Amino acid sequence: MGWWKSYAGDERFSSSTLTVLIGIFAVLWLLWPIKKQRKAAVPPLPPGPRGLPIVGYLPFIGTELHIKFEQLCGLYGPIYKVWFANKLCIVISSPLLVKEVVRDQDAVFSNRDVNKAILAITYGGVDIAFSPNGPNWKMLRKMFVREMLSASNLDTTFTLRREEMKSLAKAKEEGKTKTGKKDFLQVLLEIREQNNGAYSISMTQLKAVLVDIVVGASDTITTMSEWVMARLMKHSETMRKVHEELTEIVGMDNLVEESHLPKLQYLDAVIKETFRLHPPFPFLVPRTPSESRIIGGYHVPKGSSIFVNVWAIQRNSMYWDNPLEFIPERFLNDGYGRVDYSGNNFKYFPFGSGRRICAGLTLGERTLKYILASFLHSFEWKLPQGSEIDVSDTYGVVTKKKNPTVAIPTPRLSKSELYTE
Ligand code: HEM
Repeated sequence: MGWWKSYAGDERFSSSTLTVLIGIFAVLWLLWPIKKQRKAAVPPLPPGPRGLPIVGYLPFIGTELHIKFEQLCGLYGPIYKVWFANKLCIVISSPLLVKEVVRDQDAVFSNRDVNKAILAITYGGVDIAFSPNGPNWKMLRKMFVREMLSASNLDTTFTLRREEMKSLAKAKEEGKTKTGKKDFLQVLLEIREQNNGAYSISMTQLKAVLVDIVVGASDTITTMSEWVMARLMKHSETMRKVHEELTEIVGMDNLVEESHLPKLQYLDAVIKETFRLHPPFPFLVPRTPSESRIIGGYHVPKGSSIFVNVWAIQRNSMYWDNPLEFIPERFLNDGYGRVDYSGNNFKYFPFGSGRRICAGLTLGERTLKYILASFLHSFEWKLPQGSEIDVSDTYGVVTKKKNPTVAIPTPRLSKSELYTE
């Protein structure tokens, strides 16, 4: 108290200090209700599990993120938050809220959440998948979808796919792949050389787009081929129906051509049902809002990471009957409304939705169906004696089978030349 007495004795100090203090109190007193009102106007963050200081919820997520996120959805509802260290992640798991993010507020939620590893792989994020929603992304995407993956380009590149498919079915001599058709690299180089104003791309952008094609196409298509084969070997009656359809549409003395694909409706339903249970990207490719928004009545801050939980939605009994059962027939009638890969049905969107929907959808869908139809038409598939199909999965860049499928093919077609020509 000695210090106070010495100051209080100073008359100049006591009167001026008092005036200042009273002023501060008066301002705070006046501002307090306004602050309270403003606070009330900003809704709270979504609910979510408590984590530890600094690391947040990281120590508790384990390795199977898709299963953990589905469990948390059961506890906290269709929108919740999880802190991974200082990164705020918002997980969305209902069709209604997905629509808000990818349709109603699509422009704000169409940026990707990029980290240093992604920047390194994608030449600084100049590719299609990780470019911010802006002119560079628009130009690359337009070039990719309209020029490279146009219907006519896909038709002309079929010869390349057929060569590859044949080479899988028989021992192929080296150097036989010259078909005279342009592959995607040649198409890209041509577009770059033309430099006609509509698409002006640098060599770095060209390399980044090639990375998108390799990453986007290879793991997704191979993983899905394995899932479909595994499901068919587990469900022998479904396999029988697929073979029956192939026999009828393609015939036992022909190989599958892409022109057969639109007629293979049952196989189509089998593939759709497999995508429902095993979407390769369980949370799509995470997005980040360019400004703070309200979703489902909660505050979703700018820069947070948005996980759209397609895996949980496609397995939820609120939206699907017997959701964990493999029933391709559900896609043959319209009981679930129109269900395709266009991303317009927010109960089913394995290729994503909105303006950032998969840019390689047409190629992915067509190639996957062609590979599967060819494998299934050309061979009978049997499991090695004593083994069983296990359909558990494991989380990764792409969600794969936990244990690989081993199957033994035996030729099925009537003419042996079909395997050797
Ligand atoms: C089984 C096949 C495939 C599946 C299931 C798949 C799935 C997806 C998903 C879920 C997204 C994120 C969509 C979103 O955020 O809404 C995506 C984006 C993308 N995919 Fe695919 N994909 C497949 C095949 C392909 C293929 C064959 C290519 C290229 C040839 C490709 C290229 C891309 C690109 C470039 C993007 C980024 C689009 C953008 O950000 O604008 N994908 N894909």
